Amino acid sequence: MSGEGDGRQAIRKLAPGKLVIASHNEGKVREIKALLSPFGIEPISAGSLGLPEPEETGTTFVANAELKAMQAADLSGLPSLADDSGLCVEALNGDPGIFSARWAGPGKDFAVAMELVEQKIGEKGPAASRDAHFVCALALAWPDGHVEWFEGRVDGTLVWPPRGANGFGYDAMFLPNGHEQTFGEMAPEAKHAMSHRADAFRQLVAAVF
Ligand SMILES: O=c1nc[nH]c2c1ncn2[C@H]1C[C@H](O)[C@@H](COP(=O)(O)OP(=O)(O)OP(=O)(O)O)O1
Ligand SMILES: [Mg+2]
Repeated sequence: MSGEGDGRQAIRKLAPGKLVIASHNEGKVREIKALLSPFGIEPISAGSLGLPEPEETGTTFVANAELKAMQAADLSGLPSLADDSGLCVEALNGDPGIFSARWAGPGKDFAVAMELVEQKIGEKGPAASRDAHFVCALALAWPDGHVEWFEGRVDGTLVWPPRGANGFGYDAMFLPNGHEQTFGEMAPEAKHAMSHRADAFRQLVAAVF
């Protein structure tokens, strides 16, 4: 990929605060900071720079991540990393998917969003699958317009009622395959070792750092 070499060089030289996290979600910003800290990168969030929250008009996770990263890079003049992510429920044909944030309504109430997911699975009948996966698309946009993207995934099942107060979003109802604690119950480090975001980060780090 042309320009990749420039990106690698440039990211190593980043001074603190010279990478923008193009997200207005505090839970995500916290996780992305934790995932970047081993690399000595101290990013600054779009919110703290006063950047606006763009309308997510894309029809895929990657398209929305690109749109958020490119807007932040354009407005800040700094390399910008965006995350577009969501919960895909098999019985609901992949919903809420890219609409995961929007299912929580203007008040961003995920107790309501989780109730809605549970209700809609219930409407499919008692035999409905409770399988689900999280997707995380990361887009890294450079001020020259160059963009790189990566997509991660983690598979699991949905529990009801929700369990645990760690994490954010739909974490309390997501039980990753092979584990006994939901993302809401496990320590942040445990989630960072196996999440969709961690999977996408591994690819980003391999390609860019
Ligand atoms: O690890 C996760 N654990 C639980 N829930 C999660 C996770 N990752 C994404 N999710 C859900 C909630 C979130 O609100 C939505 C993403 O929607 P998404 O548009 O990408 O993010 P957002 O609007 O919350 O913030 P922003 O666009 O400013 O980055 O999917
Ligand atoms: Mg959003």
